Amino acid sequence: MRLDPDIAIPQRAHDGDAGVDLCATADVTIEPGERTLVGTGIAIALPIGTVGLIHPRSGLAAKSGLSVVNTPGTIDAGYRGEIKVCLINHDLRTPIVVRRGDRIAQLVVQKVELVDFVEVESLDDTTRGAGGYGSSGGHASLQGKGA
Ligand SMILES: O=c1ccn([C@H]2C[C@H](O)[C@@H](COP(=O)(O)OP(=O)(O)OP(=O)(O)O)O2)c(=O)[nH]1
Ligand SMILES: [Mg+2]
Repeated sequence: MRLDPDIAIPQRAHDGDAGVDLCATADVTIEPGERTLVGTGIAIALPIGTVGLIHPRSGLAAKSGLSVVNTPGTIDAGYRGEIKVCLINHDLRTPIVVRRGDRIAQLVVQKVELVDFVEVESLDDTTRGAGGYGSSGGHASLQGKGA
């Protein structure tokens, strides 16, 4: 549903693209390191068993440092409000100017398992076990940090 009639309906740039682009409904300037919540003027009803994920656009990320704070944002199947995007300017020096109508992020819809969790006394053994957070080694560029 378009909550803002002048905003473009989310579209894929090319057949087969995973994401449909979402546009900003307002002009905003994001200072270096700052974040701002921007409306897209779009509300959707996803089928149960799917989720909408809000991803940054790689071109904007590479060119200007624009990203999404909570990437990927989660749009629940039952959500009927306006999709909003929490943008962040990762550039250290230059503000980012977003204009109403600019394509700021992309929505990817995926299937999800709606698992019911059951409490148990113990878990089965695996080769990984409880090792995580770098336990397998191979970190890039951690000079002097004891990696
Ligand atoms: O980038 C996003 C992320 C979320 N939402 C909306 C849709 C989603 O279904 C709802 C809740 O999102 P989430 O569960 O991530 O946020 P929360 O902080 O846990 O809020 P809640 O308590 O409402 O679940 O907010 C957006 O519009 N954009
Ligand atoms: Mg939540």
